[in-house]
Amino acid sequence: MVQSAVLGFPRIGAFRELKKNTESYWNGKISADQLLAVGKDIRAHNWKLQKDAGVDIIPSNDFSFYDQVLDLSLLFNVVPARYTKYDLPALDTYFAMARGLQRKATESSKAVDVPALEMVKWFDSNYHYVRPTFSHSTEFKLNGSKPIDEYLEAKALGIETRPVLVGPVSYLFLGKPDKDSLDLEPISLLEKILPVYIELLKKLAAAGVKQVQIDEPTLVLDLPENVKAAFKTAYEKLTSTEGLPELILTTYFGDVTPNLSAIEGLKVAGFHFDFVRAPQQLEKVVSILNDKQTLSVGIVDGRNIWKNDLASSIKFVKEAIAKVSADRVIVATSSSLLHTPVDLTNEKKLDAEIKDWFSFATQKLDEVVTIAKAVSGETASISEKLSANAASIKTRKEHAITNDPAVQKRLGEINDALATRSSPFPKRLAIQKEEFHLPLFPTTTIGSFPQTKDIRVERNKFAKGQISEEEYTEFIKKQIQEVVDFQESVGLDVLVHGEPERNDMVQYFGERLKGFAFTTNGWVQSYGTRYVRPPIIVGDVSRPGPMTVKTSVYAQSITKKPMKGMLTGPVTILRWSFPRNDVPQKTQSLQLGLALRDEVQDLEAAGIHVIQVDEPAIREGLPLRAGQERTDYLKWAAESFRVATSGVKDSTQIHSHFCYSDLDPNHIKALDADVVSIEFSKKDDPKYIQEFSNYPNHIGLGLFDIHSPRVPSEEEFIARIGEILKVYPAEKFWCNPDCGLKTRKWEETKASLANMVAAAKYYREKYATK
Ligand SMILES: CN1c2c(nc(N)[nH]c2=O)NC[C@@H]1CNc1ccc(C(=O)N[C@@H](CCC(=O)N[C@@H](CCC(=O)N[C@@H](CCC(=O)O)C(=O)O)C(=O)O)C(=O)O)cc1
Ligand SMILES: N[C@@H](CCS)C(=O)O
Ligand SMILES: [Zn+2]
Repeated sequence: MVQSAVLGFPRIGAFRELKKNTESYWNGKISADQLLAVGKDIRAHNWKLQKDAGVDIIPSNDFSFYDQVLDLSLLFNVVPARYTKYDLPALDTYFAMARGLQRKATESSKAVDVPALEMVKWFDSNYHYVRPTFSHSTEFKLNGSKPIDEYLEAKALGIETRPVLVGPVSYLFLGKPDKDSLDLEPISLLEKILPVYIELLKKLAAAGVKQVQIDEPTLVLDLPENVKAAFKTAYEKLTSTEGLPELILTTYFGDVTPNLSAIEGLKVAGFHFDFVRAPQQLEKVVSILNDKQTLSVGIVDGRNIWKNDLASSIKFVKEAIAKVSADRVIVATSSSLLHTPVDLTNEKKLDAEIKDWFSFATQKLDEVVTIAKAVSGETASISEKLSANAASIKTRKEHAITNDPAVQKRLGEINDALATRSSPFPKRLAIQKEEFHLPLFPTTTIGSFPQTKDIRVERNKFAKGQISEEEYTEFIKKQIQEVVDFQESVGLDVLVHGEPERNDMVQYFGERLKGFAFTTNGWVQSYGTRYVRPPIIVGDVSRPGPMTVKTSVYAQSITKKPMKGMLTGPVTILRWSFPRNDVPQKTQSLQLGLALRDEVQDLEAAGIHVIQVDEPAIREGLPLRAGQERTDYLKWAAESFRVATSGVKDSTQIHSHFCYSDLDPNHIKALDADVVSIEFSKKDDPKYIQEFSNYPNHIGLGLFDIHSPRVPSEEEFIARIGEILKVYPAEKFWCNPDCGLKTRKWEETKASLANMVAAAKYYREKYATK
């Protein structure tokens, strides 16, 4: 019998139980023990769900209160001294690393003031991990027992699990040196970290663990030679040490074959490969297996919500079986299911026909089990499922929504002229200087202001029909007025309306564009306690009517300062939605570009002369490896943005914004935005600042971390700007936060922005006298 396996299950709870309770803990409303109990309940629920679905290999240690990479940092004592010096309880040190901590002294405790660690994209997904930060003084040691505890917890429930660990090479490679150790290359720490992995694996074995899923997703990246070599060093040690569990070396999100030599010959018990992303790698990866090693076939998509085409998956797994043998093949999810919503059955508002095309994490459990049964010859028990699945796949292929001739005609008419601004940047800049008369070091924000409980409750009432559209619109206008008043009073130069009308910067547009479906409970973790409900692109996309014009026009009408129109860009809408898998991403992105072009032009015509089109996902969409696919992506991603933004006059200033990735300035040049703002406050390496100093257009390097409640002082802003100005030309420099302020409270927002504006004024005066 071929076994089924799941690589990880969403840990947020079907109704966001983890978010609600973690935030309650942060707000002092529940105790640490109560929060820990919630975690325990979620884990038990998830394990039982998988057991009941008939999954053979169920993961443990896939749960996390914030992030699985951060869990490992705490477990291995990769905790910079600035977090340990306060002697906080372990859970609070953990959250301080994740989101910073600023607390006044009380009678019983001393003051705490520590910023968060850096947070970055997890490969090409919208999940973010907390970057391990190493220094010369890092002393690896086992600092806890989370994986062992969670394994035993499942065992006590009668459920045998396979613990998941991020492997040593990926863990180090995904990290960075701390600011006091910039010469340190994390991979050089391999020999030091391996004994701790061995100690942990021994303890897992002692607890009864037979096999561990060891994740090495960096194998799908272009790797330097020393990192490639590290796999042999690491796994020869981990497979030759007595008394350790078997290891399944697990890769996902791409093709491993360019790095095959790095893992060939390793004596692990087996390998997992992502055949949803890279089916073409089958032949080559099979060639490195010895005659005992297992092949875990990732065939149920952990990154999208489309119902699995069971017939085609069964065919694929049978090919794998023909190359290996049934007893050595496992049918698995392609990656962890963390990136998919929890349960489709909680969606009551989706059109029934379209809903039938989807499969969320819970439904995917049944898919792996069904494929495993089918390839084991158990066809009788599943024949009805197979025919229903085939019917659903066929209906989707033939549905009218997937083909809109008007959209396709317009797509065919895109040409270079349509996607190019009338004049080059220097000419536009001169015209815009006359238009806006902005000071040196202009200050602005990225768009959103605090999404308060009041706003969410009011939107919820409106969605449920408890208040009228007029009442909701009045409420939103009042919010905008407050945001504008504040920005004027604090002295910001280019204002925003604050985005109070938006549930999310992507979902909001998905809900207003034709060709999308959206969910009620389809939450997916983006980072920590922040989740998103990615809309689903089900067909050709177009804009039935203006989406933001009334709001922006209102906001501009109440101030004399320039008001930025605020849109989400085509690539970001695509990447943060669940895209179609029946047409290329390029097609979907250009369709979105056209829809947004109409919006940009309507905004301009309505008197909005600064328009920001956010593209924070542009870097994460970059194919993970260099090559033709990457070159093509950069071309169509930039083209989509330019299709959206090039239809305006030279005097209209186009802004864009990027965050949470290691951005290469060369990748954004082709967008030809007049001003870009990027998340930057955690970038300590002067080399990185240098790279951006050559960026030709204007740029705001983010000056404070918006994920942290911590408020930087005016002096801190002055010092940071001073550092940047050592290498960065003042005339291009905008002052802004790292990203939108929606997750912050008002008091933090007001204080941080006041300090930022004061620092900008300090430099304005300093430079005026130069
Ligand atoms: C900028 N980022 C974004 C990313 N991806 C996106 N799709 N959007 C982004 O903004 N990726 C990179 C970065 C960082 N990532 C995130 C992701 C998510 C958030 C965030 O703040 N999420 C909110 C949820 C936002 C939302 O959809 N809100 C809705 C529903 C609110 C709600 O919970 N309503 C309650 C009722 C009201 C109440 O009682 O409170 C309910 O339904 O029960 C809305 O506002 O209408 C989050 O809280 O997780 C930030 C950055
Ligand atoms: N305009 C958005 C961009 C986030 S990436 C915001 O401010 O929230
Ligand atoms: Zn951002």
